[in-house]
Amino acid sequence: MNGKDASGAIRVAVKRKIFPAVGDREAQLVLQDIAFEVAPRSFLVITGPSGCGKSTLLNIIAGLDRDYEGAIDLGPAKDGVTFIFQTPRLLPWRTLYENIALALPDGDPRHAEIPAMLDRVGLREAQNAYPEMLSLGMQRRAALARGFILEPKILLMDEPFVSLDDPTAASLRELLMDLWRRHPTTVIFVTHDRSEAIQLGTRILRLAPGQASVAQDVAVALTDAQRHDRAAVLQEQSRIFAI
Ligand SMILES: Nc1ncnc2c1ncn2[C@@H]1O[C@H](COP(=O)(O)OP(=O)(O)OP(=O)(O)O)[C@@H](O)[C@H]1O
Repeated sequence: MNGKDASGAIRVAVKRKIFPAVGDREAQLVLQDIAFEVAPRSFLVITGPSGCGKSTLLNIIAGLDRDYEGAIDLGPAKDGVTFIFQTPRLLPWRTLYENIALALPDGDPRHAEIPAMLDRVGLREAQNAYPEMLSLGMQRRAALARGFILEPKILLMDEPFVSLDDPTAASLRELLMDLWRRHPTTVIFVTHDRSEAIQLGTRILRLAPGQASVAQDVAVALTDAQRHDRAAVLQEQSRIFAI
């Protein structure tokens, strides 16, 4: 076991993250003494007010930002990390189908699963369309399909449903819950939207504003069925965010 933890948990320990001074702008201490673990196949939502450092923390966990004090241990899942960003990041000169296929190596057997994945996200009929022909909601469905076709062991998501009207965002959350149940994986999801946090997360990590540290780390007590029930979500939201 090499003295390593065999639980498969992700371990995050960020002692300090400072953005250096640029021009007139002073150096900024954004994250301080943040430590937590994420159990395999849990759905952790990181939330907190705008500017508190959620995206900065996610970028550090993803390995996109290495300029910090601390350590991230992704454990045995470290080679299976997928990031879904706010913008869908589809290649405009490729069809929807090709955009998803490009995520996979040539000859990968998962190419055969693309049609079923397109069915699942409701985009089979649009498979030959180019991204500019698709609504933002459809592009985000495509980004989910491209993420899940990779069967990630860790899925990192940064406000993937922001700037959508309420019904479209709601249908994407339903889709994400469905995909996550069919393809269980460890998810770390950033949002400032409390209702979204409660509906999706099995656990909520709240960052305190200003030199963020962890203000609250709490399990969400909702059954799968209750996650589809607006009243139950609101009640749990009041309980958790009143703490
Ligand atoms: N590359 C950067 N250089 C300097 N400062 C930055 C950089 N990226 C972020 N910051 C600052 O760090 C702080 C945290 O930003 P971050 O984007 O992580 O917050 P957030 O909680 O994700 O906000 P939001 O919900 O608005 O996206 C902010 O004050 C931001 O201005």
